[in-house]
Amino acid sequence: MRAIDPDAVPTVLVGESEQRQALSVRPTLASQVARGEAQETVRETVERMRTVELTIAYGDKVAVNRVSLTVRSGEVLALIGPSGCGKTTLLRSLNRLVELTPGANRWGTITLDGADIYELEPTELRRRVTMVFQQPNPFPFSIFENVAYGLVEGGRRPKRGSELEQQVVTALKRAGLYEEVADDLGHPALRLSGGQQQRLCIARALAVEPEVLLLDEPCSALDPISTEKIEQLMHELAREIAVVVVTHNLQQAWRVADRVAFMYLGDLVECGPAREVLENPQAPRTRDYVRGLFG
Ligand SMILES: Nc1ncnc2c1ncn2[C@@H]1O[C@H](COP(=O)(O)OP(=O)(O)OP(=O)(O)O)[C@@H](O)[C@H]1O
Repeated sequence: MRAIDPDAVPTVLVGESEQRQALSVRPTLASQVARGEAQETVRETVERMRTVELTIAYGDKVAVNRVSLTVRSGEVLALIGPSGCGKTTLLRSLNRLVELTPGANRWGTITLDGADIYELEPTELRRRVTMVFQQPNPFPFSIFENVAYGLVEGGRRPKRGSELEQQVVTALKRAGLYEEVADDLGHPALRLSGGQQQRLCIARALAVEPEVLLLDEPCSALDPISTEKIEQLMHELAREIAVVVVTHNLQQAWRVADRVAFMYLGDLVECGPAREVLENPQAPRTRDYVRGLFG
């Protein structure tokens, strides 16, 4: 257990990498490119969120240590690192879910489009920065009701039924699920496959038109085909919004991420373009991790 040391200097190479990334371009999904199904494209990224010297502790246990990081639309950012390094805590801090954990404390700042997220209403923040969890968690209602609930919860329920229907269909299409369920939107959500349930949860999250989508190991409970669909989806969604994914799977980071942040014992050790961090890491810790010397 480490005590909070406000003067501690974390091992961060982030400044240099972040600067390089400021002129960032985005490759298409690596696996697609490898299969020749897509051309490498360049895409502009826009900063949406920024953490500055963010520290999160549970009691006297520091989970995230003075992390400074940007989150940008136009790209997928993958948070990687060994178990317990603070990935989920960092992710949950971005929409203030972490403050719901008793004993959690925060130092440092987090902004969304330049505004301190602690000055925003938590409900409004969580509409703009939505989260999808490791285990698919649809409600025990129909497919339609699950997505419509997202709109109600996010305060975005339209007045007219046809508008609601349109918004539900749009969210299901964006989540890549509509084609599979269009025949029966009244079908119980819990009777869908695990992968379909997860895409339904993504549709529910997208219904409120977030600016940032947070995904906490979204494929860890899924089969390879469902995993590929969700990875493809992350890639497509990143055209419009910022996508941040926690993964302990380096292959997944390689397939989906444009930028990778490697964490170790709460520190952000290295952050930069996915290929640089995964193929040619600068920090010895990152190198050992991507070479599989520890996990
Ligand atoms: N509610 C909590 N109370 C106390 N300590 C916690 C709590 N949640 C997490 N921690 C501790 O904070 C540290 C970071 O945990 P976190 O779950 O963020 O890491 P992680 O990298 O996401 O791990 P994993 O890959 O295993 O999910 C760990 O040491 C963990 O034990």
